[in-house]
Amino acid sequence: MSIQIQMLGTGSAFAKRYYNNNAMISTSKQTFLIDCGITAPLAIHQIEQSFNDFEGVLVTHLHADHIGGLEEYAFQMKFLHQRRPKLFIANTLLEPLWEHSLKAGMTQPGIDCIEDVFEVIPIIPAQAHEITPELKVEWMETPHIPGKQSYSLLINDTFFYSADIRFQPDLLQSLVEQGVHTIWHDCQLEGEGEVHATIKELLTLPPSIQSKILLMHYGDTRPEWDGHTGPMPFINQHETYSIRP
Ligand SMILES: Nc1ccn([C@@H]2O[C@@H]3COP(=O)(O)O[C@H]3[C@H]2O)c(=O)n1
Ligand SMILES: [Zn+2]
Ligand SMILES: [Zn+2]
Repeated sequence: MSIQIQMLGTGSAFAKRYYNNNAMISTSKQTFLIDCGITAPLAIHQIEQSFNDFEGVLVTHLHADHIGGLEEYAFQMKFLHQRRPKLFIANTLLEPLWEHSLKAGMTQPGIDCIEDVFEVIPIIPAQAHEITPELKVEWMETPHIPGKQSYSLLINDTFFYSADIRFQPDLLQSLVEQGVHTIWHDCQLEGEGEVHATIKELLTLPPSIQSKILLMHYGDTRPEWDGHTGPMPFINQHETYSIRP
């Protein structure tokens, strides 16, 4: 059974056309969110799904376009569905997520800590974790904002889903050498790549790597870039992609 992945949104943090870059990843039995940003609750509603359709969420890092929807997710699950969804998060990000993001809005009688609303599965980075028998994920620390931890996801050893990541040609080369056949990469269309890889940078990669890359987390000017990204296609919001083993 192949893994299916569908983006709730494919936009950058400031994009308005494409929603936040958040995904739904499905095995034969369960669906998980990858990140849950500010626009995730509306995006889920618009495709006539519910937070209750998901087993849990895999978190890459703590920017609001990746975690800004977690408060609503947790409240909806507690008050509408009476269930704690699974929260897979690097152990280094757990305390900051609660203390610096969720605590102010969520503390109330019956909610004193993050475990009151999520079934927390702390992840040790750089180790493979069996999320389900069909889904093995390694959280790989990758550079984004200096001094802030961020984790890309290596899925079933062959599919790399970048969190937000600066241009890392050596990492991409070594992933391909290790057998990664598909790379979903965030990108920045205009300007310098301070915290994301730019299209200009990605176009300097060898063709053997570019041919494995699909682009996500892009700005609202995407239509101007169609046909200007070499062999790297843009991933489309809502389209279902099968990830081969
Ligand atoms: N040095 C920085 C830091 C952040 N940013 C923008 O803020 C956004 C936060 O979410 P993101 O998706 O990581 O994208 C970041 C940049 O757009 C930026 O443009 N320059
Ligand atoms: Zn982002
Ligand atoms: Zn980010």
